[in-house]
Amino acid sequence: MNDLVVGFIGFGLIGGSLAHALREQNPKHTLIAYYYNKNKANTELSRAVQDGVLNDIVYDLQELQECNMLFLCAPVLSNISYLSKLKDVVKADCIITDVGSVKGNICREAVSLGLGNQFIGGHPMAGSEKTGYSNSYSRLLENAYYILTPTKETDSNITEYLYKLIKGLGSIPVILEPSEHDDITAAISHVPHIIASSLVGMVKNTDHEDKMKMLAAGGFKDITRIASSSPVMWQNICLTNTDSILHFLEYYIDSLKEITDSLRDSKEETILEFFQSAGEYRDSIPNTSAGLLNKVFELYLDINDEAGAIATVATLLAGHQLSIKNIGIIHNREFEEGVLRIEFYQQDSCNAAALLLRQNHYTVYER
Ligand SMILES: NC(=O)C1=CN([C@@H]2O[C@H](COP(=O)(O)OP(=O)(O)OC[C@H]3O[C@@H](n4cnc5c(N)ncnc54)[C@H](O)[C@@H]3O)[C@@H](O)[C@H]2O)C=CC1
Ligand SMILES: O=C(O)C(=O)Cc1ccc(O)cc1
Repeated sequence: MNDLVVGFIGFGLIGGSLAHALREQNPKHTLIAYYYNKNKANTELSRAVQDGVLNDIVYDLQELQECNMLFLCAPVLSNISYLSKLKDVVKADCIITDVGSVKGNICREAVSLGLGNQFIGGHPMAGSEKTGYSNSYSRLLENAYYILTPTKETDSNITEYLYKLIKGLGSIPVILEPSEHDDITAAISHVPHIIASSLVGMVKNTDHEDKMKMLAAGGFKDITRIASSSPVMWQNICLTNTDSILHFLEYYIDSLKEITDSLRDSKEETILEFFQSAGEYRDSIPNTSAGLLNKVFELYLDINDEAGAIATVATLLAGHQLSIKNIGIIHNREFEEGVLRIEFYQQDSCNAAALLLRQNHYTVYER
C-alpha cells in the first residue's frame, strides 16, 4: 500500500489496534488522531505519539483535511454525529470508514449527507472487554473477520481498496449488506452482551450475603466476562440496533419460557434434548476465524510469570525440531489471565508440541 495520511476519530482499543497494524505495515504512513477536548490532556494519545504509532494529535477537525482515509473509532452514536461535521472538511477522494458495531444507521446517514460514494462501513469482529489505547495491539485484528458494508453508492474502487488493505493487516474481510450485518451481530454479539449483564444483575441483586460472589468462578465468570465491557459503547449499540436486538431478545425470552415450562413439568426428555442440541451446535462452531480460509495451527499454554519462561518453552520445542511460526503472550476473554500462544507451520508439529509440553507438565489448551 502507498504511504497514506490516515486520520482517527476515537482512539481506544480498536482505533489503537488499527493504528498499530497500519504502522507495522508501513512506517511511512502519517497517522493522526483527533481529540475533541483541547483543554484536557489525553495521556493515552500522548503515549501513542511517544510510541511512534501516531505522528500527531490534532484538536480541530479542519486539520484532517489532508487525510486519504479516515477511521471513525468512537462509540457508534458519536461516529454517526461526526459525519455531518466532516462533510465540508474532507477531500472528495478521502475514504471514510468506521469500526462501529452497528452498520445500518451510519450507512444511511452517510448517504443522506451525500457522502455515500466515499463512505464504507467497517466492523472488525475482534476485541475484548478492555478499553483504551493502552490495551491495543496490532494482532488483535489478526485472523479476525472484518466486515465491510458498502452503501448503495460506495465507489467500487473504494470497496476493493479497503478490502485489500484489511487483508494486508491480517484480517479476513467479508462484505455484507448493512441490515444483514445488524441482524447477525444482534444474535451473536449484542443479545449475548445483554444476557451476560442481566445474569450478573441477577446474582448482584439476590446475593445478600456476598456468598454467591465468593463462590462464583469457572462457568459463571466465563459466560459473564463480556459484562465488564464499556457501558457507553453498549448503550450506543442498544440505541442504534434496537429493532434487530428486540427481535432476537424476544425470541430468546420465549425460549427461556419454554425451558421454564419444561422444568416445571419435569419433562425429562425435553430438558435432556435442550442441553444436547445446544452442545452439538456449540461444538460445530469453527474454533478460529482463520479456520475457514487459512488454517492456523496453534496451541495455548499456561506459563509462569517469570524471566526466561518463554525461552524455556522455545528451547524445549527447538530441541525436538519443532519450528515455531509465531509465539507471544495474549490476553483475551477466553484466557483472562493471559497465556502463551504458539503457532506452528503444520498440524503434525502442533500435535507433537502439545504432547511434548504435556509430558513436561505444562497445561496446554488446543482450540
Ligand atoms: N471493544 C470491542 O471489542 C469492539 C468495539 N467495536 C466498536 O469500536 C468502537 C470503539 O470501541 P473501542 O475502541 O472498544 O472503545 P474504547 O473505549 O477503547 O475507545 C473509544 C475511544 O473513543 C473516544 N471517544 C468517545 N467519545 C468521543 C467523541 N465524542 N469524539 C471523539 N472521540 C470520542 C474515547 O475517548 C476513546 O478513546 C465502537 O464503536 C465499538 O462499537 C468494534 C469491534 C470490537
Ligand atoms: O462481543 C464479542 O463477541 C467480543 O468479543 C468483542 C466484540 C465487541 C463488540 C463488537 O462489535 C465486536 C466484538
